[in-house]
Amino acid sequence: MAETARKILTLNAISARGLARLPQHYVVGGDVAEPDGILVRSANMHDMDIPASVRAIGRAGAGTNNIPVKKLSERGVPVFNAPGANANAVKELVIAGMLMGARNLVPALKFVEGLGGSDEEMHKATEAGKKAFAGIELPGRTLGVIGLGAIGSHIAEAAIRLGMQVVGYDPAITVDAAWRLPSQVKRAESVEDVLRMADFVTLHVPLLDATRNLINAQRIGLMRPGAVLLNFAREGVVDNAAVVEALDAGKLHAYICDFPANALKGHARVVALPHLGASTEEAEENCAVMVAGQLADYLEHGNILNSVNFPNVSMARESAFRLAIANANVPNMVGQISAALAAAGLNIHNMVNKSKGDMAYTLVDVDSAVSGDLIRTLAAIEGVLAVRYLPA
Ligand SMILES: NC(=O)c1ccc[n+]([C@@H]2O[C@H](COP(=O)([O-])OP(=O)(O)OC[C@H]3O[C@@H](n4cnc5c(N)ncnc54)[C@H](O)[C@@H]3O)[C@@H](O)[C@H]2O)c1
Ligand SMILES: O=C(O)[C@H](O)COP(=O)(O)O
Repeated sequence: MAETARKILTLNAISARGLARLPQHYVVGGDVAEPDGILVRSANMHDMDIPASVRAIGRAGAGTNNIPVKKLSERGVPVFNAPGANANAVKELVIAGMLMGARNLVPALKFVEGLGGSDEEMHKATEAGKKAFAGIELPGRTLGVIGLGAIGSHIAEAAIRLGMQVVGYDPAITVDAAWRLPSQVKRAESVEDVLRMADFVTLHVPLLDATRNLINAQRIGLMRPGAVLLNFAREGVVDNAAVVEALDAGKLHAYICDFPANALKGHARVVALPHLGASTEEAEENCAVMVAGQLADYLEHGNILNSVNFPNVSMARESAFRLAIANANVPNMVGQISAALAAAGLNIHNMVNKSKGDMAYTLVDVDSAVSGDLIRTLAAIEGVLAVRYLPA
């Protein structure tokens, strides 16, 4: 049987090693029409007219707030991401950020850049001026980590190795992340507890309704005088105006982030980097390799791994005839699907059904070919969102 030349639209530059994970006969590019799948990094898809041909989205990264996940769920389209694949890159930038804040590195550099005159005059001015940039050391200081997922848990571990005390808060920590945490990490009961206890606070939560403006004026008011706030999560998690006010009032010592904004521009104690957290060769490759593999496995075999809106579902191929059905998580879906297959005279070879929140997903291998009529019958069942026939 000829291989299906599936089409993948890329909305950002995706690492070549990742793209190499797609089957060779796939057509991949930034101007592909009627794509079967989309690969994206941070491009904003909320206002995009996502073609009806799209069966899956792959986010080569962690955060999916740039993707209309709810709308895609209603169409039965899974959104994949790459959990943990860029965690080390972000961890390293956060450590760099803590050091920038602790040692006043950016203001110190700006001071030197502003000097003129002869070398002798410059040496004199640097010796006289350096005391303004004297800093603090990390051992013994307390780092507060809000969000102990892939990134937060790695940072907690690195900070312990640097001799820091670590206090963390995450109301929904996963078992994997909990296993990664050193026993020295103290568990806080709330965001407020972390803020009260920490000299450095770093944020590693997704941008959700519940985390928008998580760090606002009232919460900054609870922080230790002279604390350093680090935000390598998302811009919307922090109220920039409140941060600037706290910096000006001497409440916060520094704000270090990778989300530049006009409100922060030019402030002496803000370091606003480009959105660089995941921009390393290694992280870009890891993310692209992971998500391209997941996308291809879904398009070819219907298997789901690391989707933010669908359950993990995987079934070995034992028959050439497979149906993949996305459906609402409501009673009697499996019963209706099985009844339709039986009415069409098809024997079920293997079947798996799993759910996650409002979504459910069914993979069915049958012993003989599936007709177009049966696919239409299945698609017409109330609650069925998408049906794909995937002959091997
Ligand atoms: N700056 C960058 O380049 C960059 C790179 C990667 C990720 N990110 C951002 O960082 C976020 C976290 O990434 P990750 O890989 O660690 O994701 P993750 O899913 O592994 O971890 C997120 C953690 O946040 C926790 N959480 C959710 N709401 C919370 C709340 N209100 N209080 C405390 N904890 C809460 C979750 O339970 C989860 O454990 C991403 O969603 C993304 O927005 C930014
Ligand atoms: O959520 C993420 O993974 C980061 O924000 C990285 O975004 P990027 O892929 O645009 O670097």
